[in-house]
Amino acid sequence: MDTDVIVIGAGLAGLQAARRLEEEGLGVLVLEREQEIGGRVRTDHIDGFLLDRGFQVLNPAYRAVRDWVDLKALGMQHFDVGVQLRDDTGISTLAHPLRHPRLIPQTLRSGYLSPVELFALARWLGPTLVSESISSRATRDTTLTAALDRAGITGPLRRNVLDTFLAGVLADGHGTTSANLARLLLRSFAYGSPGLPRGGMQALPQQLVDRLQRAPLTGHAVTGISETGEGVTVDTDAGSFTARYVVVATDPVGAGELTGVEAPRMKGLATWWFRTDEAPDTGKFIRLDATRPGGGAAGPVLHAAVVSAAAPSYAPAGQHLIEATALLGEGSATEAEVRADLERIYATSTGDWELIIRHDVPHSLPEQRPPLVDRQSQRVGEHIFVAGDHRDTASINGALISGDRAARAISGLIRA
Ligand SMILES: Cc1cc2nc3c(=O)[nH]c(=O)nc-3n(C[C@H](O)[C@H](O)[C@H](O)COP(=O)(O)OP(=O)(O)OC[C@H]3O[C@@H](n4cnc5c(N)ncnc54)[C@H](O)[C@@H]3O)c2cc1C
Repeated sequence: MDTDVIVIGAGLAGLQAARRLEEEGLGVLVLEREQEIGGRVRTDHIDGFLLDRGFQVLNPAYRAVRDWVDLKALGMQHFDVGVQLRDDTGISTLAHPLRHPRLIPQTLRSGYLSPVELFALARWLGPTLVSESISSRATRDTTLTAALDRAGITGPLRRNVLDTFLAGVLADGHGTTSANLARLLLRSFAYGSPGLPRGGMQALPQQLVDRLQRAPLTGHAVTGISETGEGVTVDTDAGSFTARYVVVATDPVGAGELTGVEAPRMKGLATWWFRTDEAPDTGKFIRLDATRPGGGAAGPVLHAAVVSAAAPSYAPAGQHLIEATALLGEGSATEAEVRADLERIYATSTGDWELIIRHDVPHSLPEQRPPLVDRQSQRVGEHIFVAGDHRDTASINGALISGDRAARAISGLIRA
């Protein structure tokens, strides 16, 4: 055998699996198809700007992040917790009352907090705020839309805030995702201040790599796996490797191709990154559009942010970085549509804003419809395990947890 365990894929799931296996004293070889590690958490460096491959944030409230990531070393730069809305009356701010107590009067004046809707929201979300497991293990799950309707969350808070915000977080414009997953993600926003590492989001997987004894072999695409009597043979485009076990921590579609497990449908997001010398003064809030008659975003942009206001390391001194994110898939938005949205959202011309790059990520998140099964079985063969966000929750947290879970299972088998 070349090693104890081969891990296929150097995304968050594969890297956490490798780290746990090494900690358990096992030999590990990570094979990564791309030249760089990180999978869906990658950062481009262009002209002094840090441009994540699709805007995403790291939430310190995620259990896996709390337990396994050195946030201090990442130099987190935080967004304000809440949202700003562009609506017919101007700009409204909805800030987390405990994190931004000075903004409580502004939040109350926003007109979005009717006692009836707030009470309904508290009843719906309350159990998940008290305990993570109540939501994730609930047997009764339904779609987000059905759950919000049933809970009576049907006013402006839903139409102008929750629907648009969650469409961006879940990459789902129809509310068909598991309501339990949505509640888990809202819980993480209630307890954490999301932010960005000083070195860009890719600093997160890089931190995991830096702690490995053996660096991943990059540029090695795995083309097939076959089980032998006492282990597995893994074929790559540059030869074969043998091990006692394999963790297939590729993206969900790749896992389907290599192991035959059913691959979920993937949902896409597109992020436009603009540079400008003069940025709108929004503070560190993410901004949503709520100008459609009847509520919600009038155009394709689900959220926008002056990223460099929250994360100064993302832009060179004297310049600013703005993101705008839309769904990908159902008739992709054009730059002209995105600029029109941004002009409305920020009430300013974008004529001087230069598009640096547009990131289209068709396979951003696996679809997770109800009922949410957040601890899906991982052993798909005598010596083959599957890990990744599609085996847990579609998130950074889920990817890390699934990698760790597969590694613990294998180490238990080897020790038995
Ligand atoms: C635009 C965008 C926004 C997001 N926003 C957030 C957010 O705000 N918060 C959050 O929690 N999550 C967010 N996510 C989701 C999060 O990034 C993912 O859930 C997580 O990174 C998935 O990690 P993974 O290890 O499961 O898979 P991946 O990151 O997909 O890693 C799989 C790895 O396997 C490699 N691979 C595939 N096939 C092979 C092969 N045959 N041989 C060798 N290697 C192979 C790939 O190259 C890749 O490196 C977002 C994702 C995107 C794309």
